[in-house]
Amino acid sequence: MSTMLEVSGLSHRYGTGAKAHTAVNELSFTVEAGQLASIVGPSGCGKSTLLRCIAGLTPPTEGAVSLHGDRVDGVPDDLAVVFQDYSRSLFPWLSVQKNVEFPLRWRSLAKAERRKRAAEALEQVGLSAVGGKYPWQLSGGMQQRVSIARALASRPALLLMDEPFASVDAQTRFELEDLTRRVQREQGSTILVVTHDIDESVYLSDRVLVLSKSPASIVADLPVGLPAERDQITTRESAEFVTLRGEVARLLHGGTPSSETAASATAASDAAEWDLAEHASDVTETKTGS
Ligand SMILES: Nc1ncnc2c1ncn2[C@@H]1O[C@H](COP(=O)(O)OP(=O)(O)OP(=O)(O)O)[C@@H](O)[C@H]1O
Repeated sequence: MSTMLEVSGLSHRYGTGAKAHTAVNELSFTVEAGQLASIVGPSGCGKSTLLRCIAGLTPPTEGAVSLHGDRVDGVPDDLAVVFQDYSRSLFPWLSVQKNVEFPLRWRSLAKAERRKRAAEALEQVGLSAVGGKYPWQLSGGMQQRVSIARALASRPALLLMDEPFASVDAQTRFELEDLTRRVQREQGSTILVVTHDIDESVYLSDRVLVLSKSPASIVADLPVGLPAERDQITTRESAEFVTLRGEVARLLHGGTPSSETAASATAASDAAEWDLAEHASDVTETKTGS
């Protein structure tokens, strides 16, 4: 397994002098290729600031971000972001298909290839039938699927998602969580999701990074040893899910990692690594057709 994202000693301060506000404080972590990691933290702790630094939208005050070994000092070509507010990130005057194709205009791709990639991405999110419609003709959940398709069309090395399902109803949220997990498994995507929803962080991820209150620092890095195949009802009822969500909740309320979780985390980490190795070989086999 190779490292896709490396965040080292990252700090970000807004303003200077006496009015300076430290939003992120000396964060260091890595995300391996093919992993789905989530970052959970209290409101206002600095999650969006961290994501903006990773995306190259905001230069960190200190520290560095590297994507597959290359230092990030602007928005990398092979990075895509899905934001919470789909209604502001889609162009209402462009069809769904054109919205998905839009970022590919800056790639040296022939028009036919752009169309093909957009069609493939729409198929991945189950929206092949609505390419000719406009975003405002779709439900909120469908619009967020379009945003995800647009991110996938550029085949990003890293997909960042900032509270991606916070603006949809609970049922749609579940569907989009399952869609994200399916895309990760089928495409071998590396995904980093920021959320304030404890259950979502555990259900979605291979690993949960818990942040402290402002300024954000890492309180715990918990491997999620749940089976790769998850189900919104049975997984959420399982003893392991209930234990992990309790642990994340406790940490968010200022607790320290329990020794029990630390011990089970080691076993879960081994299981997760095994699962990821399995994904990687599945994806390689799919790609090579063997
Ligand atoms: N452009 C800015 N200038 C000054 N302070 C800012 C700026 N953006 C964010 N902050 C401050 O930095 C801190 C972290 O903000 P950030 O939006 O990163 O937190 P967050 O964890 O994403 O919040 P939420 O969960 O509420 O979305 C907050 O105190 C916020 O007020």
